[in-house]
Amino acid sequence: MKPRDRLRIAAQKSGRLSDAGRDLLARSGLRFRESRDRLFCYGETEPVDLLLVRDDDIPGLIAEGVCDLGIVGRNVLREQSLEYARRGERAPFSELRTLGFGRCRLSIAVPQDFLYTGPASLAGTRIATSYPALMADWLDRNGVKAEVVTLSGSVEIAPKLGKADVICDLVSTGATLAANQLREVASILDSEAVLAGPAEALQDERGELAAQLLRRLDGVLEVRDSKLVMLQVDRAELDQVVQLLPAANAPTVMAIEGNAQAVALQALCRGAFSWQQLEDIKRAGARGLMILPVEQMLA
Ligand SMILES: Nc1ncnc2c1ncn2[C@@H]1O[C@H](COP(=O)(O)OP(=O)(O)OP(=O)(O)O)[C@@H](O)[C@H]1O
Ligand SMILES: O=P(O)(O)OC[C@H]1O[C@H](OP(=O)(O)OP(=O)(O)O)[C@H](O)[C@@H]1O
Ligand SMILES: [Mg+2]
Repeated sequence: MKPRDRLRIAAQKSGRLSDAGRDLLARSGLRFRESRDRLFCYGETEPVDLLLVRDDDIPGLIAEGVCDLGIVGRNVLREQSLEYARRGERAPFSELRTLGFGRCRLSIAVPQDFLYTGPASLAGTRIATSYPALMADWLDRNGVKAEVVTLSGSVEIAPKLGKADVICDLVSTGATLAANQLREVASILDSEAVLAGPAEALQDERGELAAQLLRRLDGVLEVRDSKLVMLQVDRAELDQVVQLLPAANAPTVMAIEGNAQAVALQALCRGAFSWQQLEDIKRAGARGLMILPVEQMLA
């Protein structure tokens, strides 16, 4: 492979990972000039270019050295890793970061009247899936012999068409399964968008560019998952409230002018708050509870 002095990132051209992937790159300070065909976008702010492709092609592009990094679903990356493993080879790409969007699971689903009591119930069945390597691996690990029928799409319709007895496909809300009268019985992989890169560290200038990009990405991911919580609470109830906060560090507790009984509290918290958590915090004595997004953060 010829040395390159610009880094190349592959992302899905159009689909479930496109918008959030582009947004993440933009937040990491990357701006691209859109070309007419929109397949190759020249990086204007950094020597980092973007290639817009089908998601299934991303691991292969990394394997061939055409791209250095890629935003792809773990389901696609693992499937293609397993194809190497089943040939006794080591995959030339790996998962570098989890990106927190495109969450779904790869699940086995059966028709409503299928009696499923565990993996052994699948013995001798035909299983339709677009993920034959992941499916075969799961069957092997569970000691089940079944026929894997590989379909590239519309997997959910396979049982109705008589092409398979059960299916294994991506599920998020479960609406597609319900619409096809299928019932989810086992999940074989939890997936989300990941940043993929070569298994071996990049040589030439690209190594440093990739390391810099990863540092920025880590900052963006940390901020995205952080919230600033502000509230007031009586001193007597302070400990109780603090215990309910998923605070990253010890919260800052401040005096309130003219009110010796209460304090103001400020805490950096990780993850989203559920309504239940908010109710619990309020019930524990918090007043004027505010949850603010964090724009940027410097450690
Ligand atoms: N229902 C879902 N909810 C959340 N994420 C999903 C869902 N379905 C798929 N994904 C994730 O998004 C990725 C891309 O899904 P999409 O349906 O856009 O792919 P595709 O049809 O294979 O697109 P392409 O044209 O690029 O090949 C999947 O590989 C998976 O990681
Ligand atoms: O559990 P749900 O929320 O219904 O999501 C699951 C569906 O989403 C994906 O397909 P998508 O909608 O992306 O269409 P595609 O088959 O054309 O890729 C996946 O292949 C399932 O069919
Ligand atoms: Mg695809």
